Amino acid sequence: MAQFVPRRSFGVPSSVPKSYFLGHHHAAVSKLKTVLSRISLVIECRDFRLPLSTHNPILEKAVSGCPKIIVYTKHDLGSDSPGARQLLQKLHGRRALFWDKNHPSTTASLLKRLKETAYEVDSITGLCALIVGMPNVGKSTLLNALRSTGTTGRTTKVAKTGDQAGVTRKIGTSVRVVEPEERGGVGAGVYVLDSPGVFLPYVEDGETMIKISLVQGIKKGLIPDEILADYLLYKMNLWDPHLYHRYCSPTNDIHEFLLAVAKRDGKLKAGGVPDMGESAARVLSEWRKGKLGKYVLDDLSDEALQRHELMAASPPVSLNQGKKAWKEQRKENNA
Ligand SMILES: Nc1nc2c(ncn2[C@@H]2O[C@H](COP(=O)(O)OP(=O)(O)OP(=O)(O)O)[C@@H](O)[C@H]2O)c(=O)[nH]1
Repeated sequence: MAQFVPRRSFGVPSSVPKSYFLGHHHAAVSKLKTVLSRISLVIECRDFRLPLSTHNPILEKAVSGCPKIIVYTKHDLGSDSPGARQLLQKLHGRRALFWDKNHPSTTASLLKRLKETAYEVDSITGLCALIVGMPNVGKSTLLNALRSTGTTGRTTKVAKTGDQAGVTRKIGTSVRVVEPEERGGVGAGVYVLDSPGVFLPYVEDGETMIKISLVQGIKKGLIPDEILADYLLYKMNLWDPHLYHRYCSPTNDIHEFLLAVAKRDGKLKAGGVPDMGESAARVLSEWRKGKLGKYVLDDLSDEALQRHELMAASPPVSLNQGKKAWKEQRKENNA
């Protein structure tokens, strides 16, 4: 039997948008600047599956001057790429932490780091940490976890969460994390403040947009599920084609793959016709739960890291240009 050879590149369809910079993203960046005077530390969340693509230089610029901790969220969903964690740790040193909502020990580590920093910042008044990041990276979930850990250990959900972009629309009120008797000498305790997810004003390549859509950083449906599933198939083939062996043998053909999913999971329309849209949605849902591999999607080669650093140092588009680009994109999509 001929040996399976995975595709070496992915042809991004020209219909994939390059912008998703909404009015409330623009407003959030302006508002962030007004709350900075009472912020002693910024917690910048990035999705561990996309450590480069969920780094937002515009956001970074807006909070520059404040000490920062980078929290790689959803670590559980990228745990099959152990080299990625080591590499990021090496890049950022003590500034980086890896967090997983299912492991309270990761929240405790973050809280410890916050307390240490609080003590360095101001041992009398304590610390107010601002949580920032791209949409849907897990900011509100992190705030809720911190809140629970700092108080009684019970879940005291204060911020609304959801598996789609744009759940938080406004900067909230600060939430106390550490009760006075538990603060271990750290002044008036630790407070955290949630903020809305802010998208990049413009994404240079369509592949990045596809990856962000896979982790639900943009509105559902903006890029069709079939395109996302095809990209995932391309990536799974590079990681390990065995990941989807319960559906079919290795293939580069998205139609063959979705047909196999439809047959196995009963995604059929009237008359037994395979429902490719439903099959694609099924594949995405399985992957997002970590059931089709838990790999980091971004390329973390030296070359990719250098390219990313260059881009981050001078983002190609300003906030206003980003808003304009999104308006134009919408017009094009509606035409
Ligand atoms: N598996 C896993 N899922 C997580 C983790 N953290 C957050 N999530 C899920 O990610 C989704 C988004 O979380 P949110 O906290 O609403 O994200 P957000 O960044 O506040 O989103 P916006 O309001 O859009 O900016 C939710 O379905 C969470 O349950 C994690 O560590 N592991």
